[in-house]
Amino acid sequence: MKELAIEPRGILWEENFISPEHEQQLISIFRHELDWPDRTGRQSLHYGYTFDYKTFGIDPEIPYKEFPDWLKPLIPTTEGRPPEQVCLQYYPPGSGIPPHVDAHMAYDQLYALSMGAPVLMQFRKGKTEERVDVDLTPRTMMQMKGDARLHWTHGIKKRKTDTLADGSVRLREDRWSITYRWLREGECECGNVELCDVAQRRNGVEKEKRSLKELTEKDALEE
Ligand SMILES: O=C(O)CCC(=O)C(=O)O
Ligand SMILES: [Fe+2]
Repeated sequence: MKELAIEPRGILWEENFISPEHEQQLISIFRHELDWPDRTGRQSLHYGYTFDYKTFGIDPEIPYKEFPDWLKPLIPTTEGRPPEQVCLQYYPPGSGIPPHVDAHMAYDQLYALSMGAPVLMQFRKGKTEERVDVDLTPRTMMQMKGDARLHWTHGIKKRKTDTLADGSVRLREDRWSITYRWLREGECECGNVELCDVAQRRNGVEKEKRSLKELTEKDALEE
């Protein structure tokens, strides 16, 4: 995989991860053979372990879901082990995903494979004005690491068209992506209190401990 020569650093790129014929076969499976949740906007199907948004870990209530046959050849082999979690998402035209960083505590490496129509993904450095659009072209496998993974948010705007760098306007069409996540061994040590759930939790815990200490000291004084 080659790294894109842009800010944020840490976007690795492999075009033609699958052939156009393979992509068409997959899209046909996605359209006709899968049971999608009955909702509008972006839809997701999970394989492997399921993420628990309450604990930021694996949801012990939901059993491991084996990778289906169509997914097996699409699993990256560059991390030394298969990902613990895989998510197939469908984006109807006009849908998107709000800016976010994928949880630091739960996940380490992140990859995403794009299929169907291209779409602009916006990377944003914290809450600053620094924004960079990356065109997610179909059949490309992207890896996010370093700054792109930890210190910039990423998202896809909800809109019907994308305006490209050359000024041309491109209509959104059906898009699918597969995101792959490897669980982190040990805690994230990046220390970014603005974006890292580990740093936030530690900060919160420390604050809480301090206020408890202050309270007990105050109580002791008042006694
Ligand atoms: O659809 C994509 O390419 C990326 C989706 C994403 O950022 C996520 O699921 O966390
Ligand atoms: Fe994400």
